[in-house]
Amino acid sequence: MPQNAIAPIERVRLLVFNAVLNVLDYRVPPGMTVEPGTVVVAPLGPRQILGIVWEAERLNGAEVPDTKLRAILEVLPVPPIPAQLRRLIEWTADYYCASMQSVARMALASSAALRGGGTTTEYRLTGEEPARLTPQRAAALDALQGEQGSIRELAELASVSEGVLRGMVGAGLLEPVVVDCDRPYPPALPDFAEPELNPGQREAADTFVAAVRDGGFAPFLLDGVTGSGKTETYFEAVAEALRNGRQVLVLLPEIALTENFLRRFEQRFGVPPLLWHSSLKSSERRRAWRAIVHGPENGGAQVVVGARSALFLPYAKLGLIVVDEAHEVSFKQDDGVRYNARDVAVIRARFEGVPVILASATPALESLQLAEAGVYTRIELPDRFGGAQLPEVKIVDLRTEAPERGRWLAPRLVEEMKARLARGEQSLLFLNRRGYAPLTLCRHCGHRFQCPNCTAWLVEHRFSSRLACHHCGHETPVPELCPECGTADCLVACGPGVERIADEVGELLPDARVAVVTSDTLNSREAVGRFVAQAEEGAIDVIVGTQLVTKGYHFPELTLVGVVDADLGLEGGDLRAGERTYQQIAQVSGRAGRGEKPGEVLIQTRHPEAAVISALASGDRDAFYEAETQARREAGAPPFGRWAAIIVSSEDQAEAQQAARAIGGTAPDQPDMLVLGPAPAPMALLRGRYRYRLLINARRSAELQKYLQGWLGPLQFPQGVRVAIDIDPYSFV
Ligand SMILES: Nc1ncnc2c1ncn2[C@@H]1O[C@H](COP(=O)(O)OP(=O)(O)OP(=O)(O)O)[C@@H](O)[C@H]1O
Ligand SMILES: [Zn+2]
Repeated sequence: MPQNAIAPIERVRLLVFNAVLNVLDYRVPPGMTVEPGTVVVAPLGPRQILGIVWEAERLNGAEVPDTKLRAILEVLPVPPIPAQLRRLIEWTADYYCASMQSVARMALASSAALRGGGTTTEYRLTGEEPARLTPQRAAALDALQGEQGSIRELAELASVSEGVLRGMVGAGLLEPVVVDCDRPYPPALPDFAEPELNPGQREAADTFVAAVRDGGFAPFLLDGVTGSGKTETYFEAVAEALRNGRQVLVLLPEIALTENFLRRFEQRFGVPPLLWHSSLKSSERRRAWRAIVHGPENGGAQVVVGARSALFLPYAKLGLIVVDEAHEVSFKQDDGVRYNARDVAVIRARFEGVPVILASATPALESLQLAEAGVYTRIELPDRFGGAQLPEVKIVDLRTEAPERGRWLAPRLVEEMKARLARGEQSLLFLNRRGYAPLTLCRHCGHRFQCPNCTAWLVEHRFSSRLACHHCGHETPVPELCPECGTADCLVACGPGVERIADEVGELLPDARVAVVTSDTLNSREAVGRFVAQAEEGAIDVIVGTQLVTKGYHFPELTLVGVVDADLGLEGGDLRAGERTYQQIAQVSGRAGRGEKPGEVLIQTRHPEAAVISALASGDRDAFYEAETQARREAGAPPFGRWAAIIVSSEDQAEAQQAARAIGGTAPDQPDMLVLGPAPAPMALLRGRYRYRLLINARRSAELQKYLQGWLGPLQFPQGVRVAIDIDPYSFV
């Protein structure tokens, strides 16, 4: 354009946050400067909406004529969303068939942070304790020890009304504190406590350190046996990133694992890392988000450890991504944007041009395959740290070594537990079932307690004397009378959950101190901290837990692991059942014998001949993975072929069924796609919605997303119908 031409209207295209609209054009008013990535507020009708300035050619949408353009109202005081993250948002939306705004929303995860820094008023206890208190004030005093937050946050924490707390401010029990939203975090020190690595760890660490120093995309699979010290090893890469003034993101599958991680991080680097997860208080979220976009210098965010939602944050200067326990299925999100954080982490590293380390003792078959193909560099740690040996694994065949009537633990397992108790060592029993019993029925009429909202039995929880649905949260007290036939004292618990196993341990080993570890009992960081401290002090003899105790923990006195029912995970038999069972049992076995004393694992099963079980017994992981790989190859399953699921649901059964049939009836014929279904989902009713599923099996080269868009894009459904696409699904229920 010639220099002297009249300046044209400066128009920009926004990705907007609105339920219906995705893309809108606006005018940039004189005096305002924007660039791609700038976060702005724009008018929409009488309202205001949030938007991100985007490269116009990358967003599809009808162009608004110049005369109709409205002006952007305001540029928000945050740095523009970097180009690499914009590319990641586009990639994720395309790949998972999600809307760009639903992905971008995960990047702008704190609306308060977008409004800038400044100060805010929080409250804390003054320490005053009057002799007479209302019960509510007394409860608040107990609950708020050591806490600080807004009135609303504290009210939630203490389960009292905001009015109660305002009254306490008036009475001088709570005092206001002015806090700076951008107060700096203390710096992590790369050389605070450098460990002495063994030669294997050293070699691995040197490789990571070089990759961090050189920069550039470099994906690693850190494949090390349980207790090999994977954490210590990748910490060296973290240290190098710190030295180079770069940020690090560490993804952990569960917040329950974080406590342990925080402690080790602090021992190594002198300060805790920044935490990011869904239950942060909004003030914490705001501070963390601002520190992340600010960058690592001057009290900004250096190392962020978080659940999968930390993946989309706008890091200013990312230098390394670590995904720990990378095989974990909880990295796959199953609602909203149905992404797999492990996979997206690798894509993010590629866009950012940084190394990424996937660490696991039991890598996903997909990851091993990529390592085999040379896409990932595989780094192995074949031995446990400090000369500890991997535990000896033995099979208990329940057909020949049956537990006593009405019990679940075989005599041999009980004997071994008794021996541990006598020696002051610990045992761990693993059963992946919360509660007391998975099914309750009436002895008199056979009535079974089912969830009214889901295709699921209600699970009895004795601790809370309730029947609960693990899918929708529906709960009812355990009734005295059968609701069907009215008989009293007629309910029977069928099958075991961890609470029932704990009862059995209590009967068989009356002197043992037993801890039940599930998401019901370890439901806060404090609870996790207490459990770990007790286990380490030797105040617990027997741990009975779900998959929550299978990984990450390191208790040197734990020398026996009992798998109560190894066959449980194989039921239902979805695509990954064998692999998942292998991983769970190998991980939980890995808790045994991590200290100086050798460990032993007893696996209770009715199918000792099953490939998974015999691989666990012989320790022949390679043979198991080879057989599994072969089976997947033959089935055209991932990673050799691709799957996608379509889940159709509605509160109206007929409507859901009709929509599913309409989808099934219009499936375009394509030689590299196989469409299965629709069929009622195994979980045919979930949270009050009737569900149907279709499954698409595609060749690896097929353009699956394009196919789905071409197919579903033109279809129209009634308001109440939801159609979700799940690319690379993990759940088939
Ligand atoms: N170089 C080292 N110096 C001192 N202690 C170490 C070293 N390497 C590992 N350890 C210790 O050995 C134990 C096992 O290490 P770590 O928990 O990192 O293993 P891991 O490979 O992550 O195991 P898992 O996969 O079972 O969780 C930890 O207590 C850790 O502190
Ligand atoms: Zn339910």
